[in-house]
Amino acid sequence: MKRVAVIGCGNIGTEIARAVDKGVVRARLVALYDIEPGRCRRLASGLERERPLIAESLGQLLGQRPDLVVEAASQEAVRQYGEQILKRGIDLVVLSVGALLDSETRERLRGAAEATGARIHVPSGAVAGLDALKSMSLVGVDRLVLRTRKPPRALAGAPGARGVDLEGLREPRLIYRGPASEAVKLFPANVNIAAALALAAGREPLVEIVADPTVDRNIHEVEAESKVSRLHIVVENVPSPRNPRTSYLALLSIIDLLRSLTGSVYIIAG
Ligand SMILES: NC(=O)C1=CN([C@@H]2O[C@H](COP(=O)(O)OP(=O)(O)OC[C@H]3O[C@@H](n4cnc5c(N)ncnc54)[C@H](O)[C@@H]3O)[C@@H](O)[C@H]2O)C=CC1
Ligand SMILES: O=C([O-])CC(=O)C(=O)O
Repeated sequence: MKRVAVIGCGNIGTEIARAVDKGVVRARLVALYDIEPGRCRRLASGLERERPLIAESLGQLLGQRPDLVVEAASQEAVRQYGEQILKRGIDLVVLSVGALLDSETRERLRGAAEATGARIHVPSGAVAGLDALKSMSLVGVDRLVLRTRKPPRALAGAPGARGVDLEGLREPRLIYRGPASEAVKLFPANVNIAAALALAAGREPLVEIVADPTVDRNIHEVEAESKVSRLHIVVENVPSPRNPRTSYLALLSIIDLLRSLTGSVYIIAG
């Protein structure tokens, strides 16, 4: 069985660990790391099958010889640890995908991956259509737009929502319109999908974010145009049970990606 290590013992890290513990992802969870070690201890205490090492550093985590490291922490964590992991030839699943829109970070990670043959994996998250966008990118995507509509509570705490009275909103309000690379800085926990779309399409989407008190789902609308296809996809996601910021589908897409990477799924949609 593949050996998996997780950086970040918050909402998503916990869901991943549980999925391994329950056998939904057939792998061994060998190490956890978080800048707040108490979170790893809490997570590990709820596991039944195997107690992973609670690492005190990235070095200690890598000492457990993982085949795959999952970053479920922050864009900063991708910048801090990504290169070291890939340089060891270990595959990296990046959830804080926004970090990869910074060209310096992306090129550094690409260089490390190319040097060792390790791969960087990105989940499709809360959207659909990355497969078609990747294909369209071969002839060039001429236009790409992401319109995200979330209930105000899903946007609370984002730097880009500072100064907006989210609780007092009575009707939909556009709170951001601009390039994806800026959107992922202002809404780091809300539009990783904008980065995933950018990586698939080979160009940044124009991103619009609407805080909408009239909806109870996270709604993402993608429009793309190329000379071969016009794509229009709307995904209406229920929030995940423990975290309204993250769509349930995003969580499932991460678990599904891990199932594919650990070999327990034999049909992989490209
Ligand atoms: N790709 C996707 O579809 C999605 C990605 N995400 C992203 O995944 C990441 C994790 O999300 P959540 O679990 O909801 O966040 P969370 O805030 O619940 O947990 C993050 C954990 O990582 C730890 N952490 C942060 N920076 C660290 C560092 N430099 N080194 C070690 N540990 C560090 C924190 O202490 C915290 O325990 C976020 O960046 C979020 O934006 C979230 C939803 C969907
Ligand atoms: O889960 C969602 O609706 C999208 C999200 O938070 C992200 O991509 O960061």
